[in-house]
Amino acid sequence: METLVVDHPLVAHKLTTLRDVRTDSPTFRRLADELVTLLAYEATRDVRVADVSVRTPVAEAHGVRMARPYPLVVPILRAGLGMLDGMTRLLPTAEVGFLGMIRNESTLQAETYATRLPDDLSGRQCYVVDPMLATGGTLAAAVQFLFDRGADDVTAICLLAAPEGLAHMDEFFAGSGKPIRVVTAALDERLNENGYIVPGLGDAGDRLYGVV
Ligand SMILES: O=P(O)(O)OC[C@H]1O[C@H](OP(=O)(O)OP(=O)(O)O)[C@H](O)[C@@H]1O
Ligand SMILES: O=c1cc[nH]c(=O)[nH]1
Ligand SMILES: [Mg+2]
Repeated sequence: METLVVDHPLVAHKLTTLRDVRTDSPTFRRLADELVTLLAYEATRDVRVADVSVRTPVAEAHGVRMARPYPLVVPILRAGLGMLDGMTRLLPTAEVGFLGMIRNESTLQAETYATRLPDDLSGRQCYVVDPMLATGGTLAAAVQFLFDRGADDVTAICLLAAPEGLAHMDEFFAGSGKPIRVVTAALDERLNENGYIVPGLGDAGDRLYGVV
């Protein structure tokens, strides 16, 4: 598995405000949206394009357009929804699939309550968006859903990742032979005894949408 920590002062600046406990929900939502666009710029470096020519007012110009089949963006509900608009703004032709998953706060196991994905993902590049990669249980299950439907190229964009989560992903997909990339704004120190990322930003879903 390939991991990219995007090292950029604007990313670090926005992430610092996002972490701040005093940041309110409207500001948190705006920053998550801005951050995903910056991360997606790096995460889509290998997005597939096809050669095309266009006529400028002056001459013929050779360029590229997004290749079909267009990428699939998959937000993991709930918190991943906070990253969807930023992705589709950058990839307007992308299709969107949905996975509803919640981590059981006692066992830390991911449970799936909704799936709405195309049946056949062969040949599709998939971008999973979820702000938090903590134990990695949720992301591993999400990526497995995509592989089971034929996806062969998956990139996850997370605002924060924990070393334990990256290690779990490495172990879970060892020998799968399929490329997986994780792009994140920061690799934090560790998980605490409740499975929360330290220093982290708290519960991303609650900070985006409120405590339920
Ligand atoms: O790496 P893991 O240990 O599996 O934890 C990460 C998951 O936890 C959070 O979702 P949560 O379960 O809180 O659901 P929510 O988005 O509805 O708040 C987060 O958005 C990830 O999906
Ligand atoms: O720190 C964490 C860990 C899991 N889910 C969150 O929202 N935050
Ligand atoms: Mg949550």
